[in-house]
Amino acid sequence: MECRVLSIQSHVVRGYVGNKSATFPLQVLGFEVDSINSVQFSNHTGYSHWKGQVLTADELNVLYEGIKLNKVNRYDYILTGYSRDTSFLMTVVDIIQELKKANPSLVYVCDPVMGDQGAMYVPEYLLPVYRDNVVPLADILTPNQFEAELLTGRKITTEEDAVEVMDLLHKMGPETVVLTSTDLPSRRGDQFLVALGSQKIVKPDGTVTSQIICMDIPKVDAVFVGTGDLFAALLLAWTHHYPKD
Ligand SMILES: Nc1ncnc2c1ncn2[C@@H]1O[C@H](COP(=O)(O)OP(=O)(O)O)[C@@H](O)[C@H]1O
Ligand SMILES: Cc1ncc(COP(=O)(O)O)c(CN)c1O
Repeated sequence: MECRVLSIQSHVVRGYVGNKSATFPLQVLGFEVDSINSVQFSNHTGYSHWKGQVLTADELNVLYEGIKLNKVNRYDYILTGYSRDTSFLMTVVDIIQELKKANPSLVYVCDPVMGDQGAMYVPEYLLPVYRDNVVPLADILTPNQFEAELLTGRKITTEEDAVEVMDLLHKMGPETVVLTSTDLPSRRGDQFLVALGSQKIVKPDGTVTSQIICMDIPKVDAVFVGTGDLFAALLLAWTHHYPKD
């Protein structure tokens, strides 16, 4: 059966971040992808120069209106990433709420793209919008360590801290939280990168518990941009194909 994703992320002319990282892998894995480009930039913002356009909230509404008028606004998943503007993000929130009403089993995968390695690369005023409006709607949340720390106001220096932070993030809304990369030391040595996941599980007796997994990922000696966007897209795909795993 067709499974349709609405992906609201950046587009770059050169390179692979945002929709350029997410769309093709999702298509290859069998999904129909409707993409809205939150920005169209020459390249990602880590380059010394970047130029381009930012989609406004009004422009987003116009695109969504067209989809609605044709009655093709039924989605199984929404995936969101890079955004630079408060009113744009608030419009995304309105769209998610409307689409969830239309399809109560819609799953919202939110990558709260704000920064990395201790620095924000979107305007700071987006943090409260993510914390108070966006994250509470998310079913699956994929922050990196820095983004998880920003959202909860808690530093992560040990695995116990990471579990507590994921619990705080669960309390904000999402049933599944994945810290896509952390600075925590791996048990397998310094050639590995640690990612952690936590999923709320309802036990047969009705009590709720968290299932925690820790992933040791072989480190490649390079810095990548767009891998967080790819990770979120692939997590969507594989949790869809293997919902109980
Ligand atoms: N240097 C690396 N070596 C191996 N895998 C990496 C590396 N950097 C990122 N990844 C992969 O990309 C995923 C996303 O991590 P990252 O790019 O740090 O997320 P974000 O962009 O959200 O900060 C990681 O879980 C890992 O699978
Ligand atoms: C335009 C744009 N989109 C998306 C991202 C996110 O990239 P990543 O997947 O590495 O978090 C960036 C990173 N600076 C970016 O500049």
